Amino acid sequence: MDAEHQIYLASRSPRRGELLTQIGVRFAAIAADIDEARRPDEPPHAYVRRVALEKGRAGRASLPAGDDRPVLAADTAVIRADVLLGKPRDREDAARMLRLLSGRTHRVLTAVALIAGAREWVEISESRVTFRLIGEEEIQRYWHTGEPLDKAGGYGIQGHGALFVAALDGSYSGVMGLPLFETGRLLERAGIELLPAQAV
Ligand SMILES: Cc1cn([C@H]2C[C@H](O)[C@@H](COP(=O)(O)OP(=O)(O)OP(=O)(O)O)O2)c(=O)[nH]c1=O
Repeated sequence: MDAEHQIYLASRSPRRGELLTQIGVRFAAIAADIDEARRPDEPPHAYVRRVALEKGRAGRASLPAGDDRPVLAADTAVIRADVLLGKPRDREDAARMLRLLSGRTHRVLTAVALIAGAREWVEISESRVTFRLIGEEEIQRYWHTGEPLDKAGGYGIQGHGALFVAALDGSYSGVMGLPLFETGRLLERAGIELLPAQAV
């Protein structure tokens, strides 16, 4: 493993890694396999917050003793009229989600957790995304992009899914899975300098 990394990213999501790289963070990705099931009546904010923390704690527990580098983790959910949409189970579930989102506004919540030693911090980014109307044939064609299956709500704003997004009020990186403003604040709190040193 890279001796130079500043933090660990407890995630299998390539998007989260790409976003961290955008702000110059050197990281090593580690697994954080937890049960992501929502508890009965668990409110959306509490749910994403808990899951992000549990991913971070699971990642932290897998590190060798003595490695105290901070661990970052995140969790994203889409909410449409109080219905929480995670990742679709299959093609029909993805189509059901896109029908729910078509022609309407939904919220995207991403919680980001940072665990550094005994300290734990969580921030939540909330965005509002408005979709244009999406026809049934488009829903079927969108499936073949390969985008829906591993994404909350069954779409990716960073891919062909952008064709559906009439408006975004909030954080583009948050919708993609790692809100960089909130992530930067957490990393700075943990003492990680994000802007390059001034040239002399
Ligand atoms: C809405 C939306 C979600 N997504 C992704 C972000 C998340 O990776 C995914 C939601 O699932 P998550 O459970 O948040 O994350 P994950 O299982 O992909 O990765 P990890 O290993 O970190 O647990 O949906 C996009 O990439 N683009 C979008 O526009």
